[in-house]
Amino acid sequence: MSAQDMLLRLALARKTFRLDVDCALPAHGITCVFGPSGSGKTSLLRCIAGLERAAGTVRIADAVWQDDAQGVFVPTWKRPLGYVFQEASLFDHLDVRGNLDYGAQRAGAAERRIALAAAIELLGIGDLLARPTHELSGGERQRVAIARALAAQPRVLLLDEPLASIDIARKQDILPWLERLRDELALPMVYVTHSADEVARLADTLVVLERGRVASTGPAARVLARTDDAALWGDDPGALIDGTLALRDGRWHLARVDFPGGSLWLRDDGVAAGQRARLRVLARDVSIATREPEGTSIQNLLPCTVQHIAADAHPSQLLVRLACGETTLLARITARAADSLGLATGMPVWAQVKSVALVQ
Ligand SMILES: Nc1ncnc2c1ncn2[C@@H]1O[C@H](COP(=O)(O)OP(=O)(O)OP(=O)(O)O)[C@@H](O)[C@H]1O
Repeated sequence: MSAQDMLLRLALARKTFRLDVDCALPAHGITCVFGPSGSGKTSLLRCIAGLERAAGTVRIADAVWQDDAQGVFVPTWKRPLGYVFQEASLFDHLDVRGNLDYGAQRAGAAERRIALAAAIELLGIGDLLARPTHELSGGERQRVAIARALAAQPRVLLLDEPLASIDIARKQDILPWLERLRDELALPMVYVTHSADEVARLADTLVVLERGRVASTGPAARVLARTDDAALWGDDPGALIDGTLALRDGRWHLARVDFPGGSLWLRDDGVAAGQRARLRVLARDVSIATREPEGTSIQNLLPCTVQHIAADAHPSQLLVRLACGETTLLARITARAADSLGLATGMPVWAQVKSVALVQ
C-alpha cells in the first residue's frame, strides 16, 4: 500500500445487509465496481463520499477523508469529489452554462476558469452551453453532469451506473468520452456498473462485490480470468486481452493484435498500427482441440495449456482456463466434450477462437 493508493476500509451494518470492504486500489485509472443487484455497490460509493457513515478509513492518495482511529471524518461537502448519478441531476431552471458555473463554484477562484474550460472541451459540450437542460438527450445530460462534476476540481470521480438509463445507441456515444477522461486526466474514477460490456471496455481495475464483501479484486484482465465466480457474469464470462495493433491487412480488411503469448486476427475497424488494443474473447466463442486443427474456417488458433477446469452455472458445461504464454483465455465447453477429449490440467491443447471483439 502506498500514498498513491485509495484505501477503503469500510464496515456498515444495516438491518438486513452488511457492507464489509477492505481494499487498496490504485488511485488512477478506472476502477469498476461490479456485482449483482443488492451487493452493495451504491452503498460503497456513498460511504466513500461520506453520505453514509460507515466505520473505518477512507484515504484517497494522501488525503485522509475518514480515519476513525484518529477521529477524522471530513464531511461530504468538504471532500473534493465528483458524484455522477444514474439520472443526471441537473438544475432544470438553469441552462447548461448555469449548471457548469454551479459546479465550478466549488473549486478555488484561481482554478475555476481553467477547470471549466477544460471540462467543456473534454466532454465536447461547447455547442450546448446556451441550451436549456430539458432540451438535452440522455447522453448529453450525462456529459453535462460529468463536466459539472469535473469543474469542481475533484480528487476522485464517483460514477453510479451513469449509463444505466441511456439507450444502447447513446451509450456508444458516451463511452468514448469516458475513455477520453481516463486517458487525459490523472483523475481516479470509481465506476459502479452491472454491465459486463462496460467493465470490458472501461475497467483498469475491477472490484467484484457479492453480498457486501469483495469477492475478487485486481487488474481487470486478471479478475476476469478467474473461473470460480464465473456465474456472476451470466452468459458473458470471457477474457480481456491487452495488446497492440500490430498489422493491418488491407486486402482482407483484417487487423492483427499481438499480445504476450500470441496474436489474434479480427476485422479492421481503422485502428492505427502501433495503438494499444484491448480484446474481449467470450468463453462461449472458444473451443478446444487436442491436436492442431486442419481444414477449419476458424483462423485464430492458439497453442495453450489447460490451467484449470471449473464447474459452470449449468451442469452440462465446464469453464476451462487456458494459458497462452502469459495471456489467459476462457473456454466454455460441455462436460461431455471434456470427458471425451480426456482434458486435464497441464495438457497442451489448441484454442479455436471463433469470434473476438476489439473493445478499446
Ligand atoms: N437507505 C437504506 N436503508 C436500508 N437498507 C438499504 C438502504 N439502501 C440500500 N439498502 C439495502 O442495502 C443493500 C445494498 O444496497 P445497494 O443499493 O448498495 O446495492 P447495489 O449493489 O448498488 O444494488 P443495485 O445494483 O440494485 O443498485 C440492499 O440489500 C438494499 O436493500
